[in-house]
Amino acid sequence: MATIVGIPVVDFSPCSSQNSEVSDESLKKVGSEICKAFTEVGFVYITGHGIPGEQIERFFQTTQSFFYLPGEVKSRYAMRKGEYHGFAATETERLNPDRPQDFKETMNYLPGCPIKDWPVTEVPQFVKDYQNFFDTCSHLGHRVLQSIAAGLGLQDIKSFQKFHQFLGQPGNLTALRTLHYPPVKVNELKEGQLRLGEHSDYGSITLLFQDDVGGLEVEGINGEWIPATPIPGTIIVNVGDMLMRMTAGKLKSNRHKVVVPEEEVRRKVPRFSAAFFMMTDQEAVISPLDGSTSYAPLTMGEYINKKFAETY
Ligand SMILES: O=C(O)CCC(=O)C(=O)O
Ligand SMILES: [Fe+2]
Repeated sequence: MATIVGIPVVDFSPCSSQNSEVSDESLKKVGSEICKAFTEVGFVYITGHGIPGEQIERFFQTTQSFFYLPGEVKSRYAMRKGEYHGFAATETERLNPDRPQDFKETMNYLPGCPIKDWPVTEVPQFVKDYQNFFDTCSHLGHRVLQSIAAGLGLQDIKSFQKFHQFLGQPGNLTALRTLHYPPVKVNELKEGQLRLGEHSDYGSITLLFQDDVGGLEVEGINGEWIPATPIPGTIIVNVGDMLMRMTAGKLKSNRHKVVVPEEEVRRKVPRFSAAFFMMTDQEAVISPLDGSTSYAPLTMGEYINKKFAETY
């Protein structure tokens, strides 16, 4: 297992989503490496994941076509109060409630929403590309959850999948979120403002795709910030709060943030990323699988409501 700047790189190819079947042995081998990283930094890069580079590239192109639309067009697709899908403009969300709003804009895709809620007039391939990417991520995400169960030595490799029965349907808020971090001009930022404030992810795991710009940093055990430098061809996988609770804190849901580059030339470059947030089912009660009482029982629904109230 190679390590780059503190976040390990794991070869996922024995469990690639291209393989229709995977052996318990492969799941255990890959899963043990992932779990080792997850007990420390909570983040890994995976290679050999099986998602074709062309599909990722196409998805990022479609995403750029949307974000480069005029602001008044994008705002027609804005996320409405009480809903979880749609567009959020620059400086409307605050992932760290102690900081100014994040200098980023986002689009949250969930399957099954009315077609009029998506920019299909302006970006005709939007729903097809987003839904395909959602399905691809969901397939890989289930594989990763199986490997984690095997890596932890759980008897049932479906231990975590049982909490994701409604993924992609009502009753589960798993989302594909794209992020655009616009160029930053001199003196444009408020005191303490970041591209994305410190936070941990809410669900079970996140699959994160980033371009080559950089700026993502992960908090290490001693409070130091470790850059998650882009590595071409890899996907970042990280632990969310629900997986931490299910594993009684063994797997760590580390805080992370996106900083603005120091150098003027790099601040002028926009950054794009995409996050597939695997959420447990809204009504499923999550508590440590080992029966311990280190984390009180909680549903994803209760937790998301609390987090959204802090963010908007
Ligand atoms: O843009 C990134 O690299 C990180 C995104 C992220 O952490 C999030 O949306 O939760
Ligand atoms: Fe995050």
